[in-house]
Amino acid sequence: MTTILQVTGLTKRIHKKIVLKDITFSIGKGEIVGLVGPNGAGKTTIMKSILNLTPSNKGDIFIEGERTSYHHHSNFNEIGALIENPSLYPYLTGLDHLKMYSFENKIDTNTQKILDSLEMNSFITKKVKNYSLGMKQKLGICIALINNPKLVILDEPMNGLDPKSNVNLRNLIIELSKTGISFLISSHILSELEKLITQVIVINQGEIVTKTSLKELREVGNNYLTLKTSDNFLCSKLLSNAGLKNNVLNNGERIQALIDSPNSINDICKIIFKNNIDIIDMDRLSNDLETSLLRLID
Ligand SMILES: Nc1ncnc2c1ncn2[C@@H]1O[C@H](COP(=O)(O)OP(=O)(O)OP(=O)(O)O)[C@@H](O)[C@H]1O
Repeated sequence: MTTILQVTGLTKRIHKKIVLKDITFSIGKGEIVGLVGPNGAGKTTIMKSILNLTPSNKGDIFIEGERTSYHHHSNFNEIGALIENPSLYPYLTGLDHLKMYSFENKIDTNTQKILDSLEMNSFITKKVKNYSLGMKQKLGICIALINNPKLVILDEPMNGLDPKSNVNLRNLIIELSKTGISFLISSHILSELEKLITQVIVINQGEIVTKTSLKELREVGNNYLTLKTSDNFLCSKLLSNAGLKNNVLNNGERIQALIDSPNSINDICKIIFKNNIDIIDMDRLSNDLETSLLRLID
């Protein structure tokens, strides 16, 4: 896969505090990467550093293999970004903003598609001073996408968007990623983010905790099988004797057994069947993204 963004050893100190420590990651063509972590973890600082909006003390940023810096930024044309709140002019219309930010000073068919996808046509000719929070956010996203960038950096793009607009934005991002556009997106709304991203970077106190696929992140921590059998107490005892961790729940209603190896489910079933116990019901409980993330950060 072609690498669009490569960040290596990014380190930043503000006064005496280290806010980014040796941040290294890359984003491939068409990837949608989520940047998640608690407040103050360093997400916005990473995004601003990539865009050279804030200086770093160490590290390199490469866009399509070409190093970028304060003095070498011609490839910044390939990046679209929305960091924190969009900076907008209250007495200009949304359309004025789009023409101003467009390299060709016009609304082309791609921009019109974005306006349609985000349902912006009803307000785009109105002055920004009359916009709601969500309308301003949509305009900011549209500005980030307007010049057909190869990489789009979005800091909390779902801020202020209603549920329908969230779905519209998600569909648009997925559609654009299929055309080869890469995304780096931070968000605290993990339930939304997980419908979108292919990879996730977890950051805590300025350091990358992990970069992994969504599937692997969900598997962090514990995974349980819950069982209802013809004899839960006997079954639990047999599993414990075999070294398989489990508890009996709700006065003997169900057993919760830990799946901590690829063989766990097979081992549990073998013990049950070997001892002539019947399985009445069986269910697998996995962590949601939020629980996995909290475990990882803990
Ligand atoms: N201008 C600044 N002066 C001093 N400290 C700063 C400044 N900007 C950021 N920081 C510190 O850098 C750290 C990272 O901040 P950053 O805004 O990148 O976090 P974040 O992960 O984006 O947080 P949030 O989820 O709250 O937006 C924090 O400890 C913050 O206090």
